[in-house]
Amino acid sequence: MANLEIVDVSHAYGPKKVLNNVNLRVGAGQVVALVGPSGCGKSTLLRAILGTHPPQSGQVLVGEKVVDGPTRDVGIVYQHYSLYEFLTARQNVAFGLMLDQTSLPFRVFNYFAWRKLRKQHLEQADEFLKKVGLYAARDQYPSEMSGGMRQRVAIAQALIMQPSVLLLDEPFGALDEATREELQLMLLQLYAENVRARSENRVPPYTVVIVTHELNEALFVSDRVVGLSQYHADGANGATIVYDRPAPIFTPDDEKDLSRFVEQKEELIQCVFSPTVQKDHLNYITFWKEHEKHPTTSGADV
Ligand SMILES: Nc1ncnc2c1ncn2[C@@H]1O[C@H](COP(=O)(O)OP(=O)(O)OP(=O)(O)O)[C@@H](O)[C@H]1O
Repeated sequence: MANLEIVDVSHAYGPKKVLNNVNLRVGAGQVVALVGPSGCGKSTLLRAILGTHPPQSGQVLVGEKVVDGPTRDVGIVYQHYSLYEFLTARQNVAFGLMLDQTSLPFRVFNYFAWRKLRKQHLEQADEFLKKVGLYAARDQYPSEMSGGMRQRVAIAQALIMQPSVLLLDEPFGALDEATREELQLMLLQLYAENVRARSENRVPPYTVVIVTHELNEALFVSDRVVGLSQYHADGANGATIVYDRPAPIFTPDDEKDLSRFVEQKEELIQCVFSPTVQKDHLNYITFWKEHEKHPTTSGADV
């Protein structure tokens, strides 16, 4: 079963066609980087997955359910963190669970049961703060944290809801380079958890779609790179997927094969960003074919 399936999705704003027949299937445990020229429709696609702006035609399915509005099955983290300033890191992370699992009448009429559940939620929040490397700062308020720390809390806040798909929309775009690298490594730690789960025949816990303008980042943190572009035809019909290939998978301690990295970056630029280069894009939408031949080169479970 695919965690996310996008079927023939098209969208226009008035006369402006933005997405044209986008199809994509993402398996459990994949980390997919979505790249494309500015304004090509990446955010429009994310909003369709999130359910806030359903597409004009086609369907988005998450865990086999058609998305027709926002649900807890899809989480999102934006570039600018949206933490509650009056809550500590662990309270921020636990907040969604508290709202989701305890209604106001429950809190009023089952006070002691609610206190017990609240303690469990805070303990769960601690676990997720450990995953993003921020356990030591669990009692700090957002105003006492750096941008990178806040973004780690935002990611833990999304992960604790155990969404089928986590969307990251330029999550590190506002951070300095060194902090950005630290957060990329944190994502790789999460990916390593997927790898471990798979080796133990468990369902990998994190399925992620990350939108980034940084091609190095796209190749570094993902196991699959998807390129959206208007360039495939004359552009008048909107953007579609013109590139879909496995990315080099670097788990945190792996030695990096930089030659493959550089080669793929060049390929990506030519296919997705270079309007002067004529490419037969079908030759670059090969993820599932490559996966069938070498199932170990990517982390899809479908
Ligand atoms: N609500 C809207 N009404 C009209 N046009 C819109 C609306 N939202 C987006 N657009 C237009 O649709 C196109 C795609 O926008 P979108 O934000 O999805 O692209 P993007 O790839 O995410 O861009 P960027 O990389 O710059 O963030 C752009 O030309 C944008 O101006």
